[in-house]
Amino acid sequence: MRIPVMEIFGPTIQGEGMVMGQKTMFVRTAGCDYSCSWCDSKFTWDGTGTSVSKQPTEIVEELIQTGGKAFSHVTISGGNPALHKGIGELVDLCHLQGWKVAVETQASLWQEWMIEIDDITLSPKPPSSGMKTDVTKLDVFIEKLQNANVSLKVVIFDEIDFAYAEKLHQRYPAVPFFLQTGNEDTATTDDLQLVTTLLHRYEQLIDYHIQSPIMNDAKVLPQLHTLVWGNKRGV
Ligand SMILES: C[S@@+](CC[C@H](N)C(=O)[O-])C[C@H]1O[C@@H](n2cnc3c(N)ncnc32)[C@H](O)[C@@H]1O
Ligand SMILES: Nc1nc2[nH]cc(C(=O)O)c2c(=O)[nH]1
Ligand code: SF4
Ligand SMILES: [Mg+2]
Repeated sequence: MRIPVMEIFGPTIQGEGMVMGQKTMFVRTAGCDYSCSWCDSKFTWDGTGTSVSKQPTEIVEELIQTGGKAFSHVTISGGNPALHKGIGELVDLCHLQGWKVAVETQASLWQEWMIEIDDITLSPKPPSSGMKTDVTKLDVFIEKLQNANVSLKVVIFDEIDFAYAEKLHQRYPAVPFFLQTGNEDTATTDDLQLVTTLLHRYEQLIDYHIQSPIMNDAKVLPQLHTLVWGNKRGV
């Protein structure tokens, strides 16, 4: 089953969440059922980007062509990869190659192939995104993935977002929880200014984290790739 692919790139490092620093290839799929105000990958769903429909076998070939032998991990992101049933076949093919597979999703749509993912990051969206979380849906995800290597990652822009994250962490105390700095200027090419702003926001997020008795077991991280490469695409 074909998958609409926006970009295939790497090897690079996973810049976010529970496997930060892991060398990985990326497969970015097209389309999203959300439209977050601050989405840093809007080109996957706002009509400004072009996707190519590919068979899972073609994607594996392209991964090998692009990354050679210098990788053993593939991250599937988007958009929302959960829109595409064909990813199940891609995951199986990656596993046959001996690669581990990670997925990034907002946990709005379930697919059975999620059970097979080695590192699955659920990233429910805080109020600043303009999206609303259906926690009963999230409950089902957490239940179905209870034996998987799953984590929750919430992007924080303000105190209201932080309070939202606290509620979620209290609801799922056993799930590794990551707070992530929000990037408010996803278009600038002024890397020096961007890094300064992002580090300030990270410091602010650390302050919230430190003061919260609810977040004692959560981890607070920046987006490492934006600190290294700014808003550049394909890294
Ligand atoms: C582009 S999304 C694609 C996967 C999926 N749609 C999701 O949101 O989880 C990948 C990750 O980037 C995060 N993200 C998107 N825009 C961001 C921004 N402006 N600042 C920080 N993180 C952002 C999302 O919250 C998500 O965790
Ligand atoms: N290096 C790097 N790490 C990432 N982690 C999550 C990403 C994403 O856009 O989903 C991403 C990305 O685009 N690049
Ligand atoms: S859910 Fe993810 S890809 Fe979709 S709009 Fe939000 S951040 Fe962007
Ligand atoms: Mg990104």
